[in-house]
Amino acid sequence: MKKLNVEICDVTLRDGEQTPGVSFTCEEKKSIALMLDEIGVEVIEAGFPSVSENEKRCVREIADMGLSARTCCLSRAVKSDVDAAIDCGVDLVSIFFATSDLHIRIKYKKTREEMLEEALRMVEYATEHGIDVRFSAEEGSRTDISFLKEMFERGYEAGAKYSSIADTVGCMTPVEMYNTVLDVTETLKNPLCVHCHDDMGCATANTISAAQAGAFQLHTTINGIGERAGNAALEEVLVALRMKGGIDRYNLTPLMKTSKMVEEYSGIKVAKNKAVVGDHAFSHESGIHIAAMLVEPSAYEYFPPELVGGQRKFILGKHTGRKALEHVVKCLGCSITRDECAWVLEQIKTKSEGKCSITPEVLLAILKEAREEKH
Ligand SMILES: CC(=O)SCCNC(=O)CCNC(=O)[C@H](O)C(C)(C)COP(=O)(O)OP(=O)(O)OC[C@H]1O[C@@H](n2cnc3c(N)ncnc32)[C@H](O)[C@@H]1OP(=O)(O)O
Ligand SMILES: O=C(O)CCC(=O)C(=O)O
Repeated sequence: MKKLNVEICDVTLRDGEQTPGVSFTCEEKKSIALMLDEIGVEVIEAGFPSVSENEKRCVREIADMGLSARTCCLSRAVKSDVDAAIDCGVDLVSIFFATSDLHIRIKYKKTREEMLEEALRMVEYATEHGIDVRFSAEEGSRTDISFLKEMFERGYEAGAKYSSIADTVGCMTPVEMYNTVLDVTETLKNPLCVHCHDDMGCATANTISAAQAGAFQLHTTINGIGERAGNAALEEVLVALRMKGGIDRYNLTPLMKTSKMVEEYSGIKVAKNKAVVGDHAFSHESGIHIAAMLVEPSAYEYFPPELVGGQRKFILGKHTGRKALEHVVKCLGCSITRDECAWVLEQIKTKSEGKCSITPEVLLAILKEAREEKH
């Protein structure tokens, strides 16, 4: 396995907060920042200071928390935004402008060359003020690649420490992302960042493909929250880096707790079947699976729940088999005979088909009935 050379910039506090309806209090942002620091992400994007005075104050407070992670904030290519970032005392500012022809035509009253010149002046201005710059192409994935290369070359000359491609509308597939990163990094003189959205459900795959092709800074959000369908999920990217990228330096144990915290603060429910942190990520009902897992859990789990602070659960239902039932009954401190087992299984399946959940109480009632009826 080739060990990947990457760092994480988590953008939960900025792009994550752009999820419609979401607004974190400063205390909530700081609690999330502490969890991100415990996990060991290298960069925390604390916010977008120009959004409001309160946002600016909070970015400054996060920059002053003495975290191990470096702090970052977002800035348009305008002096007032860059000044706000400088005032906040962050380590890194992401100076962005939208580079696709579509966005330039509809958003700016300038040509792309004029926008580039203006943005480069902001890169120089920030650099002169001692702040590291990530020079970012919003809409990078829908941009003429020769213009991207020119932008990044000139950004580097102006002092940018990183170049960044945003797949703003999540229009890429993993193969397209891989090829784009290979192409761009061929001539790039500073590290490349990727910021992937999930409009086609490819954000995590695109992020990992980008890393495999040579991207260095990977953008993530906890639970994959963010604009529209969200961003690449931190928990998914970190597990993929551990399992496929040879990277074991992140502390994955707080992931489940962090996910729950962000679920509560954002009000955005995590789907039960969400990878890594969903309620069902380590839940099993199928009899054939549980029978095998009782011998060896890795038969049906690629990574163990403890890795991410989760717990394995065996659920009873329509798909239960004898071995699973015997195991669950034993865990409840009871026993069951072969004959009882057949009858209880039949009851469980019938009840499940009637959409009844087989909770421990329901199971105990069935067991009692089995004994009374001497099945
Ligand atoms: C892809 C991304 O996620 S980018 C980040 C998106 N995040 C947000 O928009 C959330 C925060 N936004 C806000 O709070 C507000 O939109 C603000 C404070 C940033 C700006 O508010 P307003 O001044 O009222 O401007 P408004 O939102 O109506 O329009 C955006 C303006 O920024 C300009 N702009 C947008 N991006 C850039 C950029 N990267 N560089 C320079 N100017 C930009 C637009 O051209 C437009 O300018 P105009 O008013 O001269 O036409
Ligand atoms: O690259 C950045 O720093 C911001 C861009 C962004 O959020 C996006 O395009 O979705």
